[in-house]
Amino acid sequence: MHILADENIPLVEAFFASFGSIQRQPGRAFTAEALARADVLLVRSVTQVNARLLAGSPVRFVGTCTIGTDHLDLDYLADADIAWASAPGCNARGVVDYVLGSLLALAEAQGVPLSERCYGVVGAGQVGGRLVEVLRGLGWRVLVCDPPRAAREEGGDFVDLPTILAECDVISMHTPLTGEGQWPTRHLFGVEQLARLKPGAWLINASRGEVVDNAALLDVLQQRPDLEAVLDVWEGEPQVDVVLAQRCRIATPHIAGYSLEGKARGTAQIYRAFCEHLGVAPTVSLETLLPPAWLPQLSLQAGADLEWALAALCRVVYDPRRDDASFRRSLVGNAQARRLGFDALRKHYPPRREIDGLQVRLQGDAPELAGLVRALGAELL
Ligand SMILES: NC(=O)c1ccc[n+]([C@@H]2O[C@H](COP(=O)([O-])OP(=O)(O)OC[C@H]3O[C@@H](n4cnc5c(N)ncnc54)[C@H](O)[C@@H]3O)[C@@H](O)[C@H]2O)c1
Ligand SMILES: O=C(O)[C@H](O)[C@H](O)COP(=O)(O)O
Repeated sequence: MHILADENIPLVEAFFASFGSIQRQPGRAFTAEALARADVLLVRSVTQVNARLLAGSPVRFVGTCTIGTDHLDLDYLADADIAWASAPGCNARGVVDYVLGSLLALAEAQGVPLSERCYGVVGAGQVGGRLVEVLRGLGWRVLVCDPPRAAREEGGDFVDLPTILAECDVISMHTPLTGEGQWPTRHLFGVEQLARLKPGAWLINASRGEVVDNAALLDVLQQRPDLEAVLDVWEGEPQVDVVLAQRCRIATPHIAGYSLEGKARGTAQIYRAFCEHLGVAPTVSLETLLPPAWLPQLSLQAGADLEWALAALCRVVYDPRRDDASFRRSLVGNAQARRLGFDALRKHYPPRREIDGLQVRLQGDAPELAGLVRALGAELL
């Protein structure tokens, strides 16, 4: 068996070596020669998997080590009888950590207490669902818009998009990218929706770039200095509108989910799906392959200010301002240099752990701090 894999998928050799030979190539440029002898194709979100890529190849299984599947032509895969798998939820925690870090950066820049804002989460699946849990755990007011779930779950606590726009000071988007069906999301945030953002609203998009009309967003941001935006994903990435990026409070090259665990889980999930496809039992486990936890054990004293403690706990693990700074430094040169810069930042992304890996000891009677630690998913010692 021959396995062709994107060079940026970690641990492929550790999980897949026993199945056959492995060849690595850049996911944006798999060669026809490599595809012509591949039985298995392992991709990330940068590879468009369709008839153009696969027709005539022997590929029988496609695994995407990502949550999103919008880069797969699922109709074609079904017609061509090619099995496929994705990795639901693998890097959801990383995105939650990214949103928390972005909120802290926005609050600091604006001098606004986070607990006084109303939050709107649009799309409450693997990522949005976890985010809602954390934000509500912190005691904050959160409205949720997810029409497909609202239609399925009788009596669910959901609102519509106009309500989110009218009531929320912070809106975070976590829908899949879809162009069809009852609830398409391409340009879900277009001219009309953006015009209805509340005064001083913050908009966060770490889903897919096309969920927000980027030209319309730039227009509204240029007209309204009160608005703030955080973008991890971009229409047409790796090409990014530099003016839009410069206007964002946080701008990053599609790395929100790039925790070390998140990427590794993606490979592990595809490995297990492939074993199931073959009808064999998995023999390799992720736990033996992850580097040891290297986050510090922390100690907080009763009486510590809650917003200070929140920032301290989150930022000791991850602060997206670091990624924002390196992305801004890359926004120079011509269009091709910037595209290469976008991909280079992702390829050489520094190791990052997840906030729920923290262990925290509390000194004294501190029920509110305990609630905060629990809301973050960290362990109370
Ligand atoms: N930036 C990153 O690094 C990164 C990492 C992980 C996932 N993502 C992206 O984040 C998005 C969410 O991922 P997920 O794993 O939570 O997906 P998911 O499929 O688990 O959840 C998506 C939710 O959106 C809801 N939804 C669908 N259409 C909607 C609409 N029109 N309005 C409101 N809600 C709608 C669905 O019902 C579902 O509950 C995807 O686009 C994924 O590709 C990005
Ligand atoms: O959908 C996802 O899981 C993420 O957006 C994805 O992991 C982004 O990283 P990429 O696959 O582009 O490296």
